[in-house]
Amino acid sequence: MDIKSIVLRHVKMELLNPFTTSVGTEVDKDFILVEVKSKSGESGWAESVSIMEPIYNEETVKTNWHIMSDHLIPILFASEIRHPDDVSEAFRPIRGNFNAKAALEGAVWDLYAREKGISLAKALGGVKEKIEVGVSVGIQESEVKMLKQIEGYVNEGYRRIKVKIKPGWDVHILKSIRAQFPEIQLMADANCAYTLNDIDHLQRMEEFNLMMIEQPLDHDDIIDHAKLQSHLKTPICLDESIHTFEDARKAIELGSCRIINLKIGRVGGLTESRRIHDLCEDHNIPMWCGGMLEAGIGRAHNIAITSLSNFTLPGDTAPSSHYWKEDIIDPEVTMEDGFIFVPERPGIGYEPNRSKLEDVTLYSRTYSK
Ligand SMILES: O=C(O)CCC(=O)c1ccccc1C(=O)O
Ligand SMILES: [Mg+2]
Repeated sequence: MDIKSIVLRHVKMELLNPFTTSVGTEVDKDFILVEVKSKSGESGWAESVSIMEPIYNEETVKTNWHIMSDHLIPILFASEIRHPDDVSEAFRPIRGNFNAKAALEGAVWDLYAREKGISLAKALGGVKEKIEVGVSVGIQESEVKMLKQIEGYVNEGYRRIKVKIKPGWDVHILKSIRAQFPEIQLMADANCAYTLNDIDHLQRMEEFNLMMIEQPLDHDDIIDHAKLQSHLKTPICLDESIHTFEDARKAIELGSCRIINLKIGRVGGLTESRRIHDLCEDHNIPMWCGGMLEAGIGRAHNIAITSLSNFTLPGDTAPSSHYWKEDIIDPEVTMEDGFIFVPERPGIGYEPNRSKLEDVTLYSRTYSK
């Protein structure tokens, strides 16, 4: 692959609705968009999932910009890249910074697929024509408002509802959701809001027939989660705690979870995502693709990875119109009957709209080899 230059853009887009979790509220979405240009004239694209505050993980838009500019891009320019798998190998000496690595690696994957004339899904070994879609419901001002929202989502066709929970916004809201929607596929995401002192409290959620409880304990823990899982019939799903293939292997071995939420950015890219996918498939650990409120390009990457066979549960991959008045890709991501069709067009299968991109770019910088 002949990489000629890389463009980083700091993009800012307004979310249609603020999104609240146990750790904070996101109103706008700031992110870095990566464009990797090759001598052939083709471009590959990816988004970093980092936000402005280090509250989901330790990375931010600014740390990403620094790590990409000062470390990862020089490594990429100095390495011979025959296949996108070579990118994560080249980045191996740099510790952590997985969102930053994933954004550059993802853009190289898109470029690779486009140059081959195949879809990214196909390049990754995807097998599904369409993927099942769920929706993540943030913490609301009132229970009534939340129930109204869920009713709307159920009518739109979403195939599972995930609600954010935290102490004080958990058992009672799950109870009222179940009273109104006894049959829906329902799960809860705590974003690390509990400790092992809450075992009794978490056991009170067992009666609501949840598909899983996502990341109840600390962001880097797999030991206490194993202890908690032994006290819960409801499967634990890990999100924040799984950064690498090795984390996934150890979590499975310890029994820290029975389901894994995969986020491409969190694990450093598509190559690592594929390794984790294969590991989970071998160990009968179902997976689904998480979301980080991505704009269209990041969303397209999520759709591509979800086309792999072991993504057997609906993901947080809602369509563009759930997040944005206007997305930055053509066509936008749409949902039909609770499914998104995996595009067969080359690369991510959606074209970045350069004029819309101009409108939302705060600044950009081009790096040339
Ligand atoms: O992309 C979405 O629809 C929201 C997914 C979501 O719940 C989320 C969004 C931002 C940060 C963390 C999480 C999470 O899954 O924990
Ligand atoms: Mg989560």
